[in-house]
Amino acid sequence: MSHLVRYSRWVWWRIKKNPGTQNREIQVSSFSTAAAEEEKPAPPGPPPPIRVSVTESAGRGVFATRRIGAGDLIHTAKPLLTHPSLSANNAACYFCLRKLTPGESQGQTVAFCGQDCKEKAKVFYDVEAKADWAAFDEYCRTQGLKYPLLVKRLACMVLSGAAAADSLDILQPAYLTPEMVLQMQEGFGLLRSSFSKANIADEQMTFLTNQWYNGVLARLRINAFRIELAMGSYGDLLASASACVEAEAAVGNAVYMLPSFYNHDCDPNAHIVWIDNANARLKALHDVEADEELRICYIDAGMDRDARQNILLQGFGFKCNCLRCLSGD
Ligand SMILES: C[S@@+](CC[C@H](N)C(=O)[O-])C[C@H]1O[C@@H](n2cnc3c(N)ncnc32)[C@H](O)[C@@H]1O
Repeated sequence: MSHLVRYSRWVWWRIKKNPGTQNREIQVSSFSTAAAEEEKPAPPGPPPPIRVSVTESAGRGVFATRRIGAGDLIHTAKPLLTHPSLSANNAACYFCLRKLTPGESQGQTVAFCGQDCKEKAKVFYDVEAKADWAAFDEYCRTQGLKYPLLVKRLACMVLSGAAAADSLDILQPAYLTPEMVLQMQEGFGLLRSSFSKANIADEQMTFLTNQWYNGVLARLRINAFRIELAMGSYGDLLASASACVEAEAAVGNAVYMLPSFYNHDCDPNAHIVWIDNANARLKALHDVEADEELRICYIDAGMDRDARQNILLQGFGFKCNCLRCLSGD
C-alpha cells in the first residue's frame, strides 16, 4: 500500500480491532504524524498531543491531551486522496497539488512536480490512463462537481491495489436526500462505463456499485477539504488575485483521516494550513488547555450569523450551537 494510506492504516487498524469506535477513544500514536514534508520515514517522535473521543453533541471530536500554545503545530497529516480542480489540472501536481510553473506543465494533460510524485502516482495513474475520461470530466465540469473526481481517483486506487474499497468508511457520511441520490446516478454510470470500455474486467469491479459510489460521495461531502495553498511570494499573491477573478483560487480537493474528526466552531481554536502542497498542518490559534476540544472553522468565519448557520445546515447537516452563534454574533 502506498505512503498515502500509511497514516490512515494505523487508525483504521485500531478501529477494526475495537468495534464500536463511535463510543470509544482513539489515542493517536507518533506513527500517525510521520512528518508530512519528509520523504523518508520520520524517526518516532513524541505522540501528537491529541486524542479522538466522543463529544456531548457533535459525534467524535479531537481533544488536546496537554496544554498547547497559540501558534503551535499540533500535527501534520498526509492526504488519503487528492485531486486537482479541473481548472488547475495541469497547473498543479497531479499527485500532491503543488503549484507548477507554466514550464513544468507545458503540453501535458496531467503533470507532476517531480519524479517522486510521478512514481507514487504511477500505480493508480496506470489504471486511470487506460480509460477515456472525456465524458466523466465533462459531466463534472458542466455541473460544477469536484467530488466525483475524488471518487474516480479512489476507484483507480482500489483497482490498482493502492487502497481498500472501504478506506473512507470510518468517516461520517452526510445524509443524502432522494434527489441527491438520483443526481449521482449519472456520475456512477459514466464512471463504470469508462472502466468497462477500457476492458477492466467485471470481477475486478465488484466493489464499484451504486451504493459504494454514493457512500464515498456522502463521506466526501462533509469531510473533503478545498486546498488553497499559503502565499509564498509577491508573484503568488498577484497570480492568486487574478485567479480569483478568472477562475477558482483552490488548487484542488483532498480528504484526510485525522483532520476529518475535527468539529466546527465559528470562533475556532485551531486551523488547518497548506504551505506548498496538500500535506496539511494543524495549528493552534489560541492557547488550548488539556482536555479542551480542538475545533476548526469549516466555512468563512467572516459571514454573519444567519449566513453561517444556513451554510452549516445545508452543507454539513447541523445547527451550529457554538458560543459565538449563541451570543448572536
Ligand atoms: C468533518 S465531521 C467531524 C467529525 C464528526 N463529528 C465525526 O464523528 O466523524 C463533520 C460532522 O460533525 C458534526 N459536527 C461538526 N461540528 C459540529 C458542531 N459544531 N455542532 C454539531 N455537530 C457538529 C456534524 O455532524 C458534521 O456534519
